[in-house]
Amino acid sequence: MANVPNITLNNGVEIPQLGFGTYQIEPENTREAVRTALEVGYRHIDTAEMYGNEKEVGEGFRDSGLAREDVFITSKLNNGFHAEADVAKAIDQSLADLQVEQLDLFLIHWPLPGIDVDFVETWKGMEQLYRDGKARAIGVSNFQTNHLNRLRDQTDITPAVNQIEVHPYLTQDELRAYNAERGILTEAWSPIAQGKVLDDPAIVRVAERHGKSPAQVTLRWAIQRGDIVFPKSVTRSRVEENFALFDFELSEDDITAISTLNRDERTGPDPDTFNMIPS
Ligand SMILES: NC(=O)C1=CN([C@@H]2O[C@H](COP(=O)(O)OP(=O)(O)OC[C@H]3O[C@@H](n4cnc5c(N)ncnc54)[C@H](OP(=O)(O)O)[C@@H]3O)[C@@H](O)[C@H]2O)C=CC1
Ligand SMILES: O=C1CO[C@H](CO)[C@@H](O)[C@@H]1O
Repeated sequence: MANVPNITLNNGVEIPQLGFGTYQIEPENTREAVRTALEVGYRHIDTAEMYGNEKEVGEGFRDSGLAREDVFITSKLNNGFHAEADVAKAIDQSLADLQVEQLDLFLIHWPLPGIDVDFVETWKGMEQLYRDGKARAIGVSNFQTNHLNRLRDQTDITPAVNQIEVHPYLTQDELRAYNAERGILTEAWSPIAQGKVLDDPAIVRVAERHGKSPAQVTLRWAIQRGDIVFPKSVTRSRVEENFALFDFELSEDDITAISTLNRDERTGPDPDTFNMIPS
């Protein structure tokens, strides 16, 4: 099976372009799901404190017997921990739960522009944990251009990635272009829109032409656009299917056919108005 390519982040760290997502995997199923993904060949796991399964992600990783340096692990700062002094405590807890000494990538999960802690302050906490070696790279998630501009103007380190919702119904062309201009890699969350795009006739047509599944051509579309993806599945056959993306190529016409499905439709919250802090 063809290898997953690495992409180089703006600080020189390499990240596999395809990973495994863990949102909505119940803690009791996570250990096995992660072990399965690593068995299939994934070497990149995306988790978050918010998902409540970091401990089990760590267990699945240890079950695999793989060396720490062979698996790229991302986690995210939960919404209740934006105060600068809380950021270090939050990553320490994630490291303890995952039972690793360092994360490969740590992200601010949401900008929360309406709360009383400014995300610029939060980012300064992120810069400090990076300098302290707790993460090999730091980035953001769900940041819009206006949020990124404030970080650019008021802080030192450019985020390595911006993890945002991207799929054929939300192609995010402007924000992706802005990220690219600044050397920020786009990570596409919910890359198959949690399954919503898979019956789309245009996607089914491209899939039939290539003898691939709708999920495979949708993920391949994201890969050829240069984004990082980490589809989630607890179904082994789908975990395998979603990994088999590197033995075929979409044409420019296929890419255009999928891109034109955009209707700016989110499956998740709007980052400009989402300000939820867990109780
Ligand atoms: N930063 C952020 O705010 C966010 C980050 N994320 C990250 O992105 C990851 C991926 O996004 P997610 O929201 O999970 O959604 P996805 O777009 O990855 O879709 C997951 C859903 O699609 C199903 N599925 C997976 N593969 C296939 C397939 N080949 N054919 C048919 N159905 C399939 C899964 O079912 P089943 O499991 O039953 O097989 C599941 O219901 C998350 O797990 C998380 O790591 C997600 C949301 C927000
Ligand atoms: O990562 C996440 C999973 O999806 C949720 C709902 O869309 C988000 O709130 C969260 O950021």
